[in-house]
Amino acid sequence: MGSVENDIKVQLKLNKQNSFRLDIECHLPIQGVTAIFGPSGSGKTTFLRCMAGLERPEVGNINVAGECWQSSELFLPAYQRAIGYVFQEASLFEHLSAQGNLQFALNRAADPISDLFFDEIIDLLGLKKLLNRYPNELSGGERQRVAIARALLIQPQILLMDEPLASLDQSRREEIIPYLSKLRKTLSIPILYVTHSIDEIVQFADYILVLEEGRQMAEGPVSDVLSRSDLSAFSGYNTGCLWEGKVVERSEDWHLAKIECFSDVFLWVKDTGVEVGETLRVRILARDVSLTLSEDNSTSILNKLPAKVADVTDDQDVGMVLVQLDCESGSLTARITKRSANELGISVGANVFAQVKSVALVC
Ligand SMILES: Nc1ncnc2c1ncn2[C@@H]1O[C@H](COP(=O)(O)OP(=O)(O)OP(=O)(O)O)[C@@H](O)[C@H]1O
Repeated sequence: MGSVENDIKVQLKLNKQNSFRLDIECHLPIQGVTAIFGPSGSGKTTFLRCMAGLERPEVGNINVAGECWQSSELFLPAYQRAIGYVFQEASLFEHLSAQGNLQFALNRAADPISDLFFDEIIDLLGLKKLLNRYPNELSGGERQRVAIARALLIQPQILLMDEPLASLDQSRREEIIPYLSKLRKTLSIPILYVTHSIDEIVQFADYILVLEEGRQMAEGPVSDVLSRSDLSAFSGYNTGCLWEGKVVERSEDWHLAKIECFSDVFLWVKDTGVEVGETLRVRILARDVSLTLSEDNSTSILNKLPAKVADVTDDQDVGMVLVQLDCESGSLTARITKRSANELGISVGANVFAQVKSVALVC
């Protein structure tokens, strides 16, 4: 019996007229949110367009959960690929209501959609009260929510999202992020999510593909890739790590929540209303971690974690060093001055306390 293939295998080589070259070979998971991350012009949209069959690379092999979409002998056109595509700007039909726009997707779905699935999508994206409105009566964030629902209702095998928050202002972005988080937790459809925002990655990506000038710089689980200080996007000022923890206590008086990140490693973070038992993600930037040799109880900093120095490396800034720390099962990085490292005698194997400001944690 053959093994079940449960990933997305992609190999692409493409040359554009302007000498831009995309050269990628990756294996992406068939579940969760994969962020396609990189600076402007790195090839993120081109990658998505190749996945969708909107570009035809010179070399292209795409295999989705064992199903071949593209090889040297085969090129499935866009309409035969089971994808939903959400663009930067919601491209809704202006002459149709939100309901009419969704009906368009229902007519295109390969299989009939149950009322239950339709209601689930409407509920997930909070669209019930908006169904009779026309696009010009919707805010940018609401239009984008209709566009996401429309893409989901065709029951795609993969949802492709090209910077869906880019055209929205900060408050509209914050309004839509909880809906995206809910999609990630509730639906089993894999999402390839183009972004150049580290915040968006922290908030809901599980896996990440990093592109630079058309080449793949890194690929892996978000928590691994975000802690790689050899990658320029996550080095220097942006060096940090991503931890996940379960809320074990909420202190309403102090507006703080206590999360357990590893066995017996707790952090106090801002209480965002997340219930006890639920999971939170926190990004701890190296610049927000300071070191002491003994536990300092005379400081305003709430989080003081015992740790052992695993490595000390130079930072891009000649006056700074990066101190890699082992904290039980987790690792943490502190970015401190060379002078402090020297005065404290920081060296591999030293026992220290890492002080993390609770306000520095991005949930
Ligand atoms: N239609 C086109 N014809 C020729 N070159 C193009 C075309 N579209 C994009 N390019 C070039 O291909 C390269 C990759 O563009 P792409 O849009 O994929 O990058 P991106 O990472 O998505 O950028 P951004 O974050 O700015 O959207 C760029 O050098 C761009 O100028």
